[in-house]
Amino acid sequence: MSIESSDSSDRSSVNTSDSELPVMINDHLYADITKNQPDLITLTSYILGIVLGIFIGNLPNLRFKSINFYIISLCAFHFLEYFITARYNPGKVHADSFLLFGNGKEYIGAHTFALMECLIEYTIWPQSRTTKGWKGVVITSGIVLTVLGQLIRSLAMKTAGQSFSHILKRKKEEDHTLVTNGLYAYFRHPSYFGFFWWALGLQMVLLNPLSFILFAGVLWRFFNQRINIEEKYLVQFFGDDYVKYKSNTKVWIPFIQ
Ligand SMILES: C[S@@+](CC[C@H](N)C(=O)[O-])C[C@H]1O[C@@H](n2cnc3c(N)ncnc32)[C@H](O)[C@@H]1O
Repeated sequence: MSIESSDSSDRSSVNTSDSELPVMINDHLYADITKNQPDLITLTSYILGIVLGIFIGNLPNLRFKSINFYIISLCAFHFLEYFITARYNPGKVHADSFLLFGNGKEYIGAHTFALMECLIEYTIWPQSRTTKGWKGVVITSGIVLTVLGQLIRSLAMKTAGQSFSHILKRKKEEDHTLVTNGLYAYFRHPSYFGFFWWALGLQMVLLNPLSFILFAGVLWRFFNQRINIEEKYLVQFFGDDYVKYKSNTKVWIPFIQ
């Protein structure tokens, strides 16, 4: 279930020439329009906004509102991935920054599975999705995890700025500096931490036992492998500075050192 590619292709070279993109004008870096086709970007944002509006709009009419919260969170997540990149890292923004295109069948399959689990169990046994008692506590905890996970993910992307890239970098670029401030002082991989708990929080909101286990296993494996590879390159790029940073910080995803 890949949310972020580890493709080594380079989409992010920043230059200041007038004839190539992205371009710097009056000290402001503008995104490469050839990778951010306005029709595709506006249409994607419009559709995300409409779906979000529909699911917010019919919240008052429903007894079990968790599916609405799930879809609203998905729309907000994909919008924010593009928006935060465009705002704080315009040299690397790309239509793929929505993390909607080319995410793989596994990503779509996992969310479809989660929604189906909830709908099927609710249809067969409506009481399984009550919001009373301990189930209410699980749903509330899930909402808190989802919101905090999203905030941590977005804040990490803002803090890392031009050092953040959805594509794992295998070559050091000129504008890539080691980030150790803000959330990075407390978490070694805050955007992965945020995404991990955001996704598990959503399964708690749906009261989905199977999907919770599925998401926890698949995401843990994905981030464990990803962090291992990412850190090998970060040691190559920043040497002892990264080794020292690593020894002073934790990932805070269970069982990932
Ligand atoms: C999707 S970003 C994720 C960043 C970080 N792993 C996180 O979870 O917040 C991946 C890119 O961030 C870069 N990166 C990761 N940690 C970094 C740090 N502390 N300082 C600078 N670059 C970092 C890696 O080189 C990689 O190309």
